[in-house]
Amino acid sequence: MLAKGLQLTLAIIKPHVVCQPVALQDIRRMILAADFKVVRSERKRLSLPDAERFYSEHEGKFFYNRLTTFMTSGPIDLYILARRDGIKEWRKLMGPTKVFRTQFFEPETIRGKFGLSDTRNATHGSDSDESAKKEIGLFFPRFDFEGWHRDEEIHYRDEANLILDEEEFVHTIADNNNA
Ligand SMILES: Nc1ccn([C@@H]2O[C@H](COP(=O)(O)OP(=O)(O)OP(=O)(O)O)[C@@H](O)[C@H]2O)c(=O)n1
Ligand SMILES: Nc1ncnc2c1ncn2[C@@H]1O[C@H](COP(=O)(O)OP(=O)(O)O)[C@@H](O)[C@H]1O
Ligand SMILES: [Mg+2]
Repeated sequence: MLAKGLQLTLAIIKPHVVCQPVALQDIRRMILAADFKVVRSERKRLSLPDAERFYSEHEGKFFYNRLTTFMTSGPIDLYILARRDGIKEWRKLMGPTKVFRTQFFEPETIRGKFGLSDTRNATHGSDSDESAKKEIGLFFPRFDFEGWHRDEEIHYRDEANLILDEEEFVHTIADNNNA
């Protein structure tokens, strides 16, 4: 990938935030202020098999049951985010997994502000290119990952090419030919 290129990541806003409109709005503002572009946005209620598939790497851990149950307890928001160094930058904005340390050491991060516990830690972010591609494929099966990089990535580099739909929380490419 070019040094200037954007990297995609999958962000999830967990159920205890989605049901709190003020908190959700704050997080959306933090996402935009950190210069992420929102390529796709969807609200969804996960089934238990969805949640178990998504968190399969944690199967057998003591928190697996509570995590999958929690993630199906209400709607979640799924965002495909684009930014230079998107995976690392989104995890930086979220803050570390363990909320009680994070509240103390990184109180200005999303998890520092909106996390309630290690399970209910407000957000998810892919941890590598490989998992971003896999996770995006799981929740946005019709999204063409390679096609986006080939045809659309360049437009998402410059805010001036984009229109933000605040209601749907998604950026689309402006049709400048009709301007
Ligand atoms: N066998 C266990 C049980 C708990 N913990 C840690 O202790 C934290 C607090 O545990 P608990 O009180 O059960 O969590 P809750 O406050 O109920 O919150 P949640 O289930 O949402 O994490 C856990 O999240 C986990 O980080 C742990 O390391 N090992
Ligand atoms: N010790 C823990 N106690 C409770 N829940 C946990 C714990 N570790 C991880 N989790 C939950 O599992 C999710 C996935 O864990 P992990 O991939 O290690 O962290 P991250 O979400 O930061 O990538 C976390 O976001 C959190 O909700
Ligand atoms: Mg993880």
